Amino acid sequence: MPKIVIAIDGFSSCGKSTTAKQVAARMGYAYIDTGAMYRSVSLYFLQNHIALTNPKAVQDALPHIHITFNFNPKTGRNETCLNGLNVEEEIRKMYISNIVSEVSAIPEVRYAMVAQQQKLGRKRGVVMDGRDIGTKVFPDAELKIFMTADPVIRAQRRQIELLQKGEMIGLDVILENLKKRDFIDSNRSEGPLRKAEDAIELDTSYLTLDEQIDWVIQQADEKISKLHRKGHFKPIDA
Ligand SMILES: Nc1ncnc2c1ncn2[C@@H]1O[C@H](COP(=O)(O)OP(=O)(O)OP(=O)(O)O)[C@@H](O)[C@H]1O
Ligand SMILES: Nc1ccn([C@@H]2O[C@H](COP(=O)(O)O)[C@@H](O)[C@H]2O)c(=O)n1
Repeated sequence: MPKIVIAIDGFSSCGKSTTAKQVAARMGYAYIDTGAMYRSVSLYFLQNHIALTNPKAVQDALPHIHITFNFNPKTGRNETCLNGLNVEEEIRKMYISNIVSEVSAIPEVRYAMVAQQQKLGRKRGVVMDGRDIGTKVFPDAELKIFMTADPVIRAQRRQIELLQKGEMIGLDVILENLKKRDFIDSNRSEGPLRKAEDAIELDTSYLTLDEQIDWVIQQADEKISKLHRKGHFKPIDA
């Protein structure tokens, strides 16, 4: 069966990555978490004392940052590695969330990450989630979803997740971080968070995880059938 690109963009903590991961697994597609890439760059900048206000330091650092997604047999998942070290847990911590939007707003950082993301999805058969996938990374994605959810519900979900990982953070602190990130992400000059004109909006506030996963898969199935009918896919042996 020919494969498509599924782009899932939207605000922070709407359920993009949890949904994208499951959709990819069920469809036999690759899953690319582009937020993890910006988080990894943030971790590298912190660890190496790269000043975000120093364009030369940022530019010089970028070629030294190698991000890969490696399969971890213990968890059964692909996990983010920064220069060969597994950083999957570290990059989800609050201190990274607090700086990642400033890092991802730097145009040079975006040019480097977008180029890598386009390479990762060039064979199609990917579900990619982020902020600019349907507008910048894959403007030709066959299926574009734009996720939203009530900010308080998003913060509550994130708080539960952090608690399960041993980080106890107040709801107001999390809510503030989500709002700040959404603001910076939506207002930067390069690759701002926007709903692509041809994206379908999905509000996950009152959906269960299974409902939102099933909904995306249904949209994908419909899109693939439609493309088939229109003859967009070449025969397998062509
Ligand atoms: N429908 C849902 N019901 C309950 N919890 C949900 C639902 N969707 C997602 N979650 C939970 O909300 C949290 C945030 O989800 P997720 O990390 O997928 O969001 P995201 O949009 O990828 O966020 P970010 O962009 O900030 O990485 C996770 O703990 C996830 O398990
Ligand atoms: N395509 C993307 C993806 C992410 N970002 C930035 O990274 C931050 C963290 O992303 P999460 O999905 O892990 O929360 C996010 O707030 C954005 O600043 C991006 O710019 N473009």
